[in-house]
This record gives sequence, C-alpha cells and structure tokens, in this order.
Amino acid sequence: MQKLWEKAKTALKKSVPVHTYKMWIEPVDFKKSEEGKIVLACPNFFSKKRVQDHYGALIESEINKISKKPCKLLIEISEKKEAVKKKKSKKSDKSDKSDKLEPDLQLTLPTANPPESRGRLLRRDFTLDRFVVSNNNDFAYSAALSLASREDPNQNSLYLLSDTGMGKSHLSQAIGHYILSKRPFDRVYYATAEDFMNEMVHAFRTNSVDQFKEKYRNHCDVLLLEDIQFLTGKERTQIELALALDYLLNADKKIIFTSCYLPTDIPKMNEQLKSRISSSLISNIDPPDFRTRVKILQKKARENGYKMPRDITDYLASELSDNVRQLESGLIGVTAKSSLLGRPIDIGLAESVVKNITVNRPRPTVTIDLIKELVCRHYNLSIDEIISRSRKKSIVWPRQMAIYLSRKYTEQPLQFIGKNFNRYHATVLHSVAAVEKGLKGDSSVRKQMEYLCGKLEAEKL
Ligand SMILES: Nc1ncnc2c1ncn2[C@@H]1O[C@H](COP(=O)(O)OP(=O)(O)OP(=O)(O)O)[C@@H](O)[C@H]1O
Repeated sequence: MQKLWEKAKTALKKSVPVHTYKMWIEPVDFKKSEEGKIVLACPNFFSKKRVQDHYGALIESEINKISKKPCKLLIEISEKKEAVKKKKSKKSDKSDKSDKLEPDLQLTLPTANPPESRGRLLRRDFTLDRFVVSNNNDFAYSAALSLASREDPNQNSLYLLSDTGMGKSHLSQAIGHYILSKRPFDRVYYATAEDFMNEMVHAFRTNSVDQFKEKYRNHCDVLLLEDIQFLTGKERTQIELALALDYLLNADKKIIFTSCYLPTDIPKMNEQLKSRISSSLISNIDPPDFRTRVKILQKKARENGYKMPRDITDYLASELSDNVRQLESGLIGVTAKSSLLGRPIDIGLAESVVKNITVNRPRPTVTIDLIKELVCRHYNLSIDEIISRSRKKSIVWPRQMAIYLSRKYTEQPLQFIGKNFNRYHATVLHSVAAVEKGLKGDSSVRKQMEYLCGKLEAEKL
C-alpha cells in the first residue's frame, strides 16, 4: 500500500499545478491500510483540512484507478504532530479539556521555541489558503511560492507591484506564514519601509545603530518589506537599506518588496537602492475581472459564515470594481446592515450599501474614449495614431497628455489605462511624470492643459 501511495503521488504530480503538488500533496505520507481503506497522514490540521476538502476526491480516484478496486480514503494528522500537540496541551493547562486544535494555530506549531518575534505580526487571516488565485495574480502567486520554496537558487527577491487594495500585503504575509510553517526557525521579519525608517531614526537617537544594522543584516532570513515607495526622498534611509540588502542578498536570504510603483518610477530614489531593488523579479497583480471578483466574494462569505445569494455577489462584483478592499467593504456592509436592521439580504439592501461606498466616486461621464477623441481633435491626430507604436514627438506628446488626463479624470487602474493606449502601465506612470514636469516648467503646457481640462469639466457637468 505504501507503494500504491507513491504511485498515486506520481500520478497526482501530473494532474495538479506544481506549486499545489509541492505545497499540499508532497508532504502527505502513507500511514496504514485497513480492509478497503487507506489512511494518509498530513503534517498538520491545516494541511489535513485543505487536502481533504480540495484534493480528497482526486486522491481517492487516483488510488482507485491504480489499485483497480474501490478504496476509501481517510486522512489523519501525522503522529509526530499529534504527539507534540498532546505534550503541549498536557504541559500548558490541565484544566483545559478542549482537544480542538484552532485552525490558525497550526500555522507554525514549532516543536521547540520559535525564534523571537520580529517586526510586525503577520495577520492571521492573510494566508495562502485564503488568497484567491486567478488570471490577475497567478504569476505573482507562483513567483512568491517559488521564492518561498527556494525552487530557483537564483531567485532571492521578488517585487509585488499593484494599485492599492489588490492583495500585495495579503500575498507577502501569506508567504511569511508559509515559510514559517515549513521552516519554523527561519527568522521572518515583516515591516513597512516606514517602520524601517523609524527604527533607523530611533537607533541613531539612542546610540544603538550597531544593533539596528546587526538585526537587519545578520538576524533576518526572510525580509518582507512593504510600501517601498515611502522611501522617496529619504536619502539616509535609502543608503542604510541598500547596505542591508547587500548583506541579505549576498547571504542568499529571501526578500519580498511591495509597492504601487515600479522601482524605476519612484522619484528621488538613489541609484544604489534602485538597482538592488530592480534586480528582483517584478510581478504585477492586476485588477480582478468580474468572475474573479465573484469568486473572492463567495470565498470570503463562506469563510465568514455569511449566506450570500448569488444575485447579490454578482451585483456587488459588478458595482464594486475598484479593488478587493472595496469588495470586502460591500460584503461586510450588506451582512451588517441585514443583521442590524433584521432585513433579508436582497438587491435593495445591497444597493443602499453600494451607494455609500461609491458616493465619492467622480461621475463616470468622462471616459478614456472621450479623452482620446478630444485630444486627437485638439492635436489633429487620428485615434489609430494616438494608440500606435509611433515615437514621433508630434504623436508622443498628445498621447502623454491623453494618458495624463485619463489618470486624472477616470480613476481607472494604471493597467487599464495602459491597455487603452496599447502600452504597459509603466508607460502610463512615465507619461504622467512627463506631463507633470511640463506643467511645472512650461507655460504653453499649462495652457494646453487648461484648455483640455476646461472641455472635460464641461462634459462632466
Ligand atoms: N486574491 C485575493 N484573495 C482574497 N483576498 C484578497 C485578494 N486580494 C486582495 N484581497 C483582500 O483585499 C484586502 C486588501 O488587500 P491588501 O491589503 O493585500 O492590498 P494591498 O495591495 O497591499 O493594498 P495597499 O497597497 O493599499 O497596501 C485584504 O483584506 C485582502 O485579504
């Protein structure tokens, strides 16, 4: 039967994505077999639940295919963990009769003292299990998992890039949890760039610079550093961080940065730091499409025990398209309102919640198409020319103006604007910066802008 499980594992390896196999199936061991039953052992409660819920049927069918007879699958937690759990509960509180293992606690369950806590605490709910993977984020997800599993020895750092509320923090913290679950003694340090700066300033004030440097350079195995764009213009902090990164990268440590800007688009960032950060694998998280938004809402509703009718998740997903944070706010709003007012969850209730969330949105009368038309008319170009690959100055400048106006008036994500002009979102940022520069130093640019804005404002009214 042991052999049967090994064979089934080989078959499963071909039928699920690599990261799924590595994370969930590979750690499962054969435990025993009984009359018509096979018992497998998972390393902890969390993986047991995941394997059972998501892959149980698939595993059972592979086993049946190989053994050519029906075999019932049972999944248990491996005895090693059980022994640790029992020892722990005996030691801690004898009066506590509860044998239930809280799902969240299993994330680390080290067998001895874990390393001292460093930086901010990881949010307990920001786990891989709760992260919906879809076409908007699958590359970022796979890259993060590959970094955490040390699949590619040359990949030591990852840069997660997205507009606000798209899941950068969730994914980076989930990787922190994942690493701790696999290697409980890794020193995972989670901080924002602002935390880093504050700690540095504090160290200088209190004559403890050496400890500060030591901590980041020699006592950290994994650094999760959020909101790198905060360091714009913070020269001293940039120098210190660049030095710390040298130490970490030379020592093969793992780093995940998050930001809403590309490293090269962060203004006032010194070249040393920029080049170190730019050597990371840069992975975008795009805005989720409608189907993904529905999936996220359904998953979050399930996790929180909310009963959410399908027409309501569809409605919320179609109305709340800015980011995932907004979706969550819709979900919480609907359930809170329903329970506080004792009203059933229906479209009327959902509409009243959505109205409050979108109340500050500019009226969506100005569209990218309208901006393109206006700018083309003003500069005497065709729509084809403005979205072409042409680098002619007479086309590049109007294109940059149109992109700038799209950013200013439509509140569409960078990627979406980029797509409308056949460009990557980095070009959008570049165009916005170029126009801003022109507005500062060139009165003719200001005049052009005033004219175009006047036209668009009139359109809005
Ligand atoms: N793919 C996803 N699956 C499940 N939840 C998600 C997903 N993406 C985002 N979320 C949820 O949306 C909320 C916002 O995500 P998060 O804080 O990670 O965004 P962010 O990109 O780091 O935003 P910011 O740049 O503003 O810090 C979180 O509650 C997170 O759980």
